[in-house]
Amino acid sequence: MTDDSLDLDDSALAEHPTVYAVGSFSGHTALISGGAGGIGRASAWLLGRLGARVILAGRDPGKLDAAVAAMRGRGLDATSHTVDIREPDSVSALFERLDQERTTPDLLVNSAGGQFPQPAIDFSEKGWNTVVNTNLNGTWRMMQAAARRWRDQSKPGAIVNIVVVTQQGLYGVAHTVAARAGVIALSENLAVEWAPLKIRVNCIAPGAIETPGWRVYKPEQRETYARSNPMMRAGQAWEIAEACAYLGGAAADFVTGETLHVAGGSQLWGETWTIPRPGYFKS
Ligand SMILES: CCCCC/C=C/C(=O)SCCNC(=O)CCNC(=O)[C@H](O)C(C)(C)COP(=O)(O)OP(=O)(O)OC[C@H]1O[C@@H](n2cnc3c(N)ncnc32)[C@H](O)[C@@H]1OP(=O)(O)O
Ligand SMILES: NC(=O)C1=CN([C@@H]2O[C@H](COP(=O)(O)OP(=O)(O)OC[C@H]3O[C@@H](n4cnc5c(N)ncnc54)[C@H](OP(=O)(O)O)[C@@H]3O)[C@@H](O)[C@H]2O)C=CC1
Repeated sequence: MTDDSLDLDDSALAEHPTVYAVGSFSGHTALISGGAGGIGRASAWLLGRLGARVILAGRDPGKLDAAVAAMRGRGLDATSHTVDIREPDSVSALFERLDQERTTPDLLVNSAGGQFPQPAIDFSEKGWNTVVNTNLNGTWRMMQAAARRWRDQSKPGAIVNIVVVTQQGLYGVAHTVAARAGVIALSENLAVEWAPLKIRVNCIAPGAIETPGWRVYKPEQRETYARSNPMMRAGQAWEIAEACAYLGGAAADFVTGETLHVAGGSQLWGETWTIPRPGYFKS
């Protein structure tokens, strides 16, 4: 698997079959952080094709512009805004821009995130804080900003947080597992606390999903990912997008506080060593 083969093909995303009905998100607006990345972009394409107005958010304007141009080229209603979810002021500025445009998303998909693989024993203070600040604090900032709009406008809302599988030890990514376990617990709490506001909060825990985000892992590591689940294959971003359309849409109107594993069963079994195995595990 080469680095190039990890790039998602927009023309494939434009035509990939879906189980959902065209128009099932008509009249809905979806804000997708990490929208120019792998899972975020696939979700944006699917929700857009189902009729949603999609707003992609991320740090890199070049990647956002390219993704929006590809979607608009297929007639989808797509726009973008830059945001760094690590920065409270940046998240505030994003939502203030949406307020000025009189746009309130109905659905927030938090797909922005990531980590660098490293043995936990070597994490620096700054590295640990970066990963927790991105994946836990950043996701929380986005959730709170959206929820405040829904509360103030007496509108229902739905949140889908993309996390990771936390049941098995994922060697080399302890920082992200800790942060995502926090997101799952937070989501469960908010599902209760925000139910009176008609806000649903759910998570998707993807298994190993082929995306550009895999570039932080060496090709020889990626080759092992098929063995990280009993289905013995890697997943595709589209498979997460379809779960996103389920949890973010009307089919899941009575679902909140859930974590849906779209992981080929890797929450139950699999070799989940994400950096080269030490001799201890080889014999
Ligand atoms: C079997 C199942 C497998 C599942 C595998 C899961 C895979 C995925 O989740 S892939 C999809 C996610 N995508 C990524 O992870 C992409 C790369 N990650 C990011 O971009 C992250 O947002 C980030 C948290 C790593 C932040 O990156 P960035 O904003 O570029 O970071 P900074 O340059 O600001 O660095 C801040 C700080 O963080 C530490 N650090 C960053 N990279 C590394 C590294 N490669 N090694 C060690 N430490 C790193 C470091 O402390 C940085 O500080 P300084 O270097 O002192 O500036
Ligand atoms: N692919 C996989 O195997 C798995 C992925 N996941 C999780 O799913 C989510 C999506 O991952 P995936 O699509 O694969 O990865 P990508 O790296 O392709 O996408 C992640 C996106 O997040 C954005 N992002 C990162 N940091 C920030 C930030 N501080 N502020 C705003 N945007 C940010 C990046 O955009 P930009 O750099 O432009 O800001 C990037 O487009 C991540 O949380 C990831 O950890 C979980 C399990 C497995």
